[in-house]
Amino acid sequence: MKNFLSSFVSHPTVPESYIYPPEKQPGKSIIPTGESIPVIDLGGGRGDHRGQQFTLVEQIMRATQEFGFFQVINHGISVELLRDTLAVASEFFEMSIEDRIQYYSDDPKRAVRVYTSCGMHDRGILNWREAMKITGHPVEKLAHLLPEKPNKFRDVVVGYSEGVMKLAMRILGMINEGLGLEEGYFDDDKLSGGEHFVLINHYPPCPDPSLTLGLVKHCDPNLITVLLQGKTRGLQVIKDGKWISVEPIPDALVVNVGHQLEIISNGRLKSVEHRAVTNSREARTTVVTFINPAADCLISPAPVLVGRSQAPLYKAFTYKEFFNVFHDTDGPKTHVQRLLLILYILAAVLK
Ligand SMILES: O=C(O)CCC(=O)C(=O)O
Ligand SMILES: [Fe+2]
Repeated sequence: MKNFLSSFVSHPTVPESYIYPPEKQPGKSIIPTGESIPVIDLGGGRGDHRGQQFTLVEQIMRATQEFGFFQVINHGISVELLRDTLAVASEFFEMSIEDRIQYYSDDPKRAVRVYTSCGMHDRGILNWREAMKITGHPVEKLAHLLPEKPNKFRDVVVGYSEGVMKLAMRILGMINEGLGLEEGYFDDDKLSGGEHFVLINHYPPCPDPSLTLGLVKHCDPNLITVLLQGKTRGLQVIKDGKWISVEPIPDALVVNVGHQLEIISNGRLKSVEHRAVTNSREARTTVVTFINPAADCLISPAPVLVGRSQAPLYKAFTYKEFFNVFHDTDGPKTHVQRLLLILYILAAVLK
């Protein structure tokens, strides 16, 4: 039987294969304090920032330009649905290995797939994480493939995904306005209607969180990401070269800019590096929705954002071309590596 991470979490020490080199280890002070990412009240209209009043569009633009991340409250998805989603997600990973193993697969093309430890490797070092990845859009069309246990899993995950899709489109609409793009830019089915991913990350308690990572430092390759985390801290984001913690806020959702949105905005919005750290007390479960363009969608800086005074930072390429290179290149993607990667794609495309 596959060696699920949770089958040895009662282990008193961290197995060698999960130990990051010292410079990559989160270390003893793994929960940094300090600056926090903006919290935007989507139900409230204007928000306050250092005594100044800003509209929702302005708040989202500031957050996506300065942090690449923000949290939303009063976002329209019911508290009950959020709590049910986290409950069924963590219950799945608490079930016996026999109940989970039927969904295990090494085939990344499987629409519903459970895997363990792997994911984003850093020189072969394993992540302290188990995951379920659901690939398809809308998730409703995959309902019959989703686990029947826990009881409400299918209905809850389908309902949650519908809610997240509406929310993501609302946020993209505001970004559209903030960037001054032509109306309905993100409504294009190719751009925002690709095969979305719902990723359930489960980080079991770790005997020594200072040595390991739940998820190594990375940027998201997609358009935009919406993340539901419970009460347990773990997500960290780079700001001005330092890690800051994304503090759990009850029933909030975390939103971040993916590479494609950064490219469309010609570098105005930032796709920012982030990672997940573990803790020794309790398991942490997150539900992450990646809004993806279709494979053959041509991505380029939006035409209205480039002109004489603003040269395009990126050339056009299809999402498939980007995604293939992104995943083929081993190791984590730093900002510099990412730019090199894009140049590499351009060289191939322009040949
Ligand atoms: O679980 C988390 O807090 C981070 C997840 C994440 O960054 C991802 O799945 O891409
Ligand atoms: Fe991520």
